[in-house]
Amino acid sequence: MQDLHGRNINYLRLSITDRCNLRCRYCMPADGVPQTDCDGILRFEDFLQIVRAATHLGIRKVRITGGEPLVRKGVIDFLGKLSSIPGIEEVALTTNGILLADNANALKDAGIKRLNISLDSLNPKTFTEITRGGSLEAVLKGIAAAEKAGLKIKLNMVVMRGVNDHEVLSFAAMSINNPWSVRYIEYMPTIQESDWRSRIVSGAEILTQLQEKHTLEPLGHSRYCGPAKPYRIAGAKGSIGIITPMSSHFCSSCNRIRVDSMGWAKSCLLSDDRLDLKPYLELPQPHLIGALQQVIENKQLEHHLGCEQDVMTPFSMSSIGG
Ligand SMILES: Nc1nc2c(ncn2[C@@H]2O[C@H](COP(=O)(O)OP(=O)(O)OP(=O)(O)O)[C@@H](O)[C@H]2O)c(=O)[nH]1
Ligand SMILES: C[S@@+](CC[C@H](N)C(=O)[O-])C[C@H]1O[C@@H](n2cnc3c(N)ncnc32)[C@H](O)[C@@H]1O
Ligand code: SF4
Ligand code: SF4
Repeated sequence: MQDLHGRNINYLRLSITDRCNLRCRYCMPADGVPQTDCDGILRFEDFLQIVRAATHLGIRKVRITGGEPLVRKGVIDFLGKLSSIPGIEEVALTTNGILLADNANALKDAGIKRLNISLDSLNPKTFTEITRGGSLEAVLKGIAAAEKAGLKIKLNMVVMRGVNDHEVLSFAAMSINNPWSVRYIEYMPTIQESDWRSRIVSGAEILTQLQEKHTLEPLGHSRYCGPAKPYRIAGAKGSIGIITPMSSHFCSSCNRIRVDSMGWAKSCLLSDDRLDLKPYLELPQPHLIGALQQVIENKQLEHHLGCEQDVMTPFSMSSIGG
């Protein structure tokens, strides 16, 4: 359905857990985030109920995220059920890749065709520093297993000045010989670190770096496409995308709403507005459809993160899933 600003909302992101096996510096504060006790977390059956209701409002694509979705027990079975809901045309997953090597085939069998994998450095030491302890080797094995299983791969790199911005070209090189989409993401100051302004590398700067070395061909947007501006290096097998939530936000073409692992529905990633769906799970389906409709209708026009009008409470992306 359309929101009050005429945007067609067809994409739902579900954060199925706030737990994670990494502690990325841009996502969580150093001392981590308080974890929800298990009683507060929606059951998989609740998520399925929400998705069934959302299809009545025109939701056609669902992305599963977290925390780290692959740490939640039973996720593969859940994905299989999700893929078979009438009206859902695409189910995708965003993962840090740590547990991917053991799960890639099962994900394919459960109906997943596309995976977005977070990867912020190709240097083992830098990778471990950014993720506060993660193993680059495990993620690279996961990517290889996903490729072997026939999954379509997008790599997400959050570019941070003085941390990994010198690796922009090494990441681009991966798109030349592999049929992957390598995406550069501007750092969003959601945890409001004191030095956040100096960390942001704008999409324009990234593009300049890329164009100094390569000829980039702009590509068209695909169906249910996300926020990335896509390009291809001339002759490459894969593509490149630049996601610019800070320097040039894409709110006017936003097509998504979100539900977190506690059942809070959010019409905008970067707003404090939210609606508790839990009470509606106890009622007949039209009530839940009505609640989701309200969420879509109340969707704000654009975000104010980092602007003078920014009044948003700091939060960890691991709770809502990015
Ligand atoms: N500001 C903003 N950032 C978003 C939004 N959706 C995704 N992002 C950011 O974009 C980056 C990539 O997100 P992904 O989970 O890979 O999903 P996506 O790129 O939207 O997904 P597809 O286009 O379906 O592949 C993450 O850093 C997200 O936080 C959005 O609606 N608003
Ligand atoms: C919150 S994670 C959840 C899924 C999974 N754990 C992962 O890392 O892919 C989803 C996406 O949000 C991105 N993200 C988290 N914090 C961010 C920030 N401050 N700015 C930009 N992107 C961020 C991550 O890089 C990742 O691609
Ligand atoms: S939720 Fe994703 S981005 Fe956040 S700490 Fe975990 S792996 Fe990193
Ligand atoms: S910030 Fe909000 S309105 Fe803008 S693209 Fe993201 S979710 Fe949509």
